Amino acid sequence: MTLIELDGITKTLKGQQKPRTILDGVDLTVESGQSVAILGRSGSGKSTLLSVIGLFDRADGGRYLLEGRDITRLPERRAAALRSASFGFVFQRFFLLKHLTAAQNVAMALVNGQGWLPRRRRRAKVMAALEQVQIAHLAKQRPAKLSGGEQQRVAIARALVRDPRVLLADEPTGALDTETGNLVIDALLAATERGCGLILVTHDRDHAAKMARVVRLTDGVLAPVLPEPAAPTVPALPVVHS
Ligand SMILES: Nc1ncnc2c1ncn2[C@@H]1O[C@H](COP(=O)(O)OP(=O)(O)OP(=O)(O)O)[C@@H](O)[C@H]1O
Repeated sequence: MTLIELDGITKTLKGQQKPRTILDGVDLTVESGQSVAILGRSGSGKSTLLSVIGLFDRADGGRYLLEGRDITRLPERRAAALRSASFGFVFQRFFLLKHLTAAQNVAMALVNGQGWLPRRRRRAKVMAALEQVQIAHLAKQRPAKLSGGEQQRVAIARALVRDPRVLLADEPTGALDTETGNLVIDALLAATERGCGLILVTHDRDHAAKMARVVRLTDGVLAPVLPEPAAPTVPALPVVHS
């Protein structure tokens, strides 16, 4: 099923100086369970594009379909409801509340998005989300006791707990070392196995290469990045029998 379809999306930022077109006709399709990496130099507009997809910001032109529904000009209140129902967000900074445990941080997403669920149901959802990212055993820990990678996995569990259709991850490994970053990428990819779409903004080519598709944002448009050609294989020497 097609989750996201962007068709000629444009966005011009009107700063203090002259207006600057950041998105200049972006086309992008994301299927359910598909992962897409977005590369691009700093300032190319990757975060702006993610904000448009996640309905934090609106495009000036083009067409945006979410699960086949045209949401290009959805009124703000309905966009806000759709944002919390359909998207999970993961950022470079974890934004965990330090006085709450891991489980309580994850539960906050349920309270904000869906009102109060019955306590037992809420607890089951929180534990399932923590299990998805393999940190259920850390449910009662506060962020200060967790490593950076564990804190980011709490943030991913918080994004997953409402069963989003699409995960939007903006440089989620930016503050982590390579090994920890790999664990976080694996946790994000695991969500796609359950049908969630994943859009990852990253500067890390190795992480990008783990996604099903890689695109690059250049001059306001997306273009596919082709996989690196495989190294030429050395032909085997003929076996000479004496
Ligand atoms: N609210 C805003 N008003 C004016 N200019 C903005 C605003 N938000 C972003 N910009 C500018 O728009 C451009 C694109 O920013 P954006 O953050 O989308 O790029 P990016 O590719 O995500 O960069 P990075 O890789 O450094 O995070 C930048 O030049 C930025 O300074």
